[in-house]
Amino acid sequence: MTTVKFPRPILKNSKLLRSSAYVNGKWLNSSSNTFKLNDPASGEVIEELPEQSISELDDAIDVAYETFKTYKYTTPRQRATWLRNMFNAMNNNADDLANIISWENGKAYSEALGEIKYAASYFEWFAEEAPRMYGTTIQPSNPSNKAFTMRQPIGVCGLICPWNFPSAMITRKVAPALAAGCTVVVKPDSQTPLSALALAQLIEESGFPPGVFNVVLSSKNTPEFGARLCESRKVKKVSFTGSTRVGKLLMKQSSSTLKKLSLELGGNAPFIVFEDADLELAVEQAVASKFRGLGQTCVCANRLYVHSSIIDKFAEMLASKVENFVIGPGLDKSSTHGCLINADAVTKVETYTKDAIAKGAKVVVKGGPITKLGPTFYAPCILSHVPQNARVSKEEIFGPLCPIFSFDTLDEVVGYANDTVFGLASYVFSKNINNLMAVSEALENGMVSCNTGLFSDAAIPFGGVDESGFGREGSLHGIEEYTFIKTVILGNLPTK
Ligand SMILES: NC(=O)c1ccc[n+]([C@@H]2O[C@H](COP(=O)([O-])OP(=O)(O)OC[C@H]3O[C@@H](n4cnc5c(N)ncnc54)[C@H](O)[C@@H]3O)[C@@H](O)[C@H]2O)c1
Ligand SMILES: O=CCCC(=O)O
Repeated sequence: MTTVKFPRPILKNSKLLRSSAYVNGKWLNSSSNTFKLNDPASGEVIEELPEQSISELDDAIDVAYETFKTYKYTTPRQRATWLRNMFNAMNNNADDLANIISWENGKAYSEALGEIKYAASYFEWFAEEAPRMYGTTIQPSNPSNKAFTMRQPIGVCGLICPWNFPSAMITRKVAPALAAGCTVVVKPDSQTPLSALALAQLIEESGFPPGVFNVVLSSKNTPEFGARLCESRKVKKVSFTGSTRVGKLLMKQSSSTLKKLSLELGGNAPFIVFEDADLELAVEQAVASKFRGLGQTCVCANRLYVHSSIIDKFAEMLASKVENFVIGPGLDKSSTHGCLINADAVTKVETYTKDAIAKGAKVVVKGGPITKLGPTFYAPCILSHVPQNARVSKEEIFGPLCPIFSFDTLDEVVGYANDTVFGLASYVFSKNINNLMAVSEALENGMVSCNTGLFSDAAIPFGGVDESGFGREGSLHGIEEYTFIKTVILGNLPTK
């Protein structure tokens, strides 16, 4: 099989490359079973890591449970200092951390570096939010009573994270949890565990007490790990980012403990371009949104709806941009785009492409597998005049296929956009503020991005509705997910 071999990255800080679980401030390597981690670009084995058992997961939960008893009493100002240290540590080690992401995930180094800046920004943001967990004061109906509320940390949090942002999807959960005073057990995806372990090293250097941040490792035992995190009485919250299928399973498993949940699940983002849009801007932003991570983000444009009067021009302009992509190993700094995560992802994109073409879509850019680079490399495919009955109108592609549909009226396109079980992100391009407002209100999504294809930021509430899940990450609301409101009533006070 052909693959392009690229040298293993040499890290400046070799302590960041770890292959053990991390619990109670210790690196654990006692498991007799292991799993292999492969470089998605070359298929070569990067590392062999411990396949931990359920009893090892229980140990990690116990550690987080015991540590919570003291960590919750640390002051918000102290936690803010540790969080700020972590933000600085990530930035100081950004090159190494980005190399680790490119190596295990396959995304281009420039994107990986962007991810590290984004991931670190959650620590900065929540360092600032930690001291601002305000409560309220309330006058109950009985005049001799007074009441107030306080926000308290919920306890041990089980954080189950995906491979597509091996660092940012972890920090977006960890930073608010630690800011609130919770302790965490992180379960990274077995395809990208190294970024989580590098974060553990930096957490330690940032001054957090041992036992606050723990990383458990497993590949084939993952479903059992998920069930245990949901069913354990010591775990008070599970936050999950991943597919809707697994999110539904975790919700079912959580019913026995009525666990507090945040579910950041799949998307099917519509990208709507009205006839009055700035066409150059819309094309540029469509490229940025659709092909970020080679199409492997939950907020990637999944379906482009372009007004019938401009669809052919739009498709032609998009095609000319895509021709400039340099697809190659993520670690090769000249690559603009890397590879897909595994061979299944390639098959999925091909299946959707064939389905749309069989139903009448027009091929604008053929794209397809780049076998001379390896089995996970895929050139972008652009299809236009895709019929509404193509599977891509309803299902998440998660790859570099860009289907363009035609529409004529605002009501028609809103109908298409909402005709899905998902409700994560959406995009609207128009110079008419009335269009932007009308469509923003009508779209059934957690996030509507107007005239920009890239909106992710620690400052904004990120999350979905419907089968894209619930809960918000980032922003002032992100910390709420890791707290509960306690109401204190002072009764029988003297009244005038
Ligand atoms: N909404 C968001 O913020 C967001 C962000 C990133 C990815 N996603 C979604 O994630 C999906 C892509 O990731 P994926 O295909 O790896 O998702 P996935 O659901 O297969 O895996 C996500 C995580 O869950 C773990 N997992 C798998 N089966 C499990 C089980 N039975 N119990 C517990 N954990 C289990 C995996 O090991 C991984 O760590 C897409 O649908 C994408 O839209 C959503
Ligand atoms: O893949 C989903 C997360 C993407 C983002 O945070 O921008």
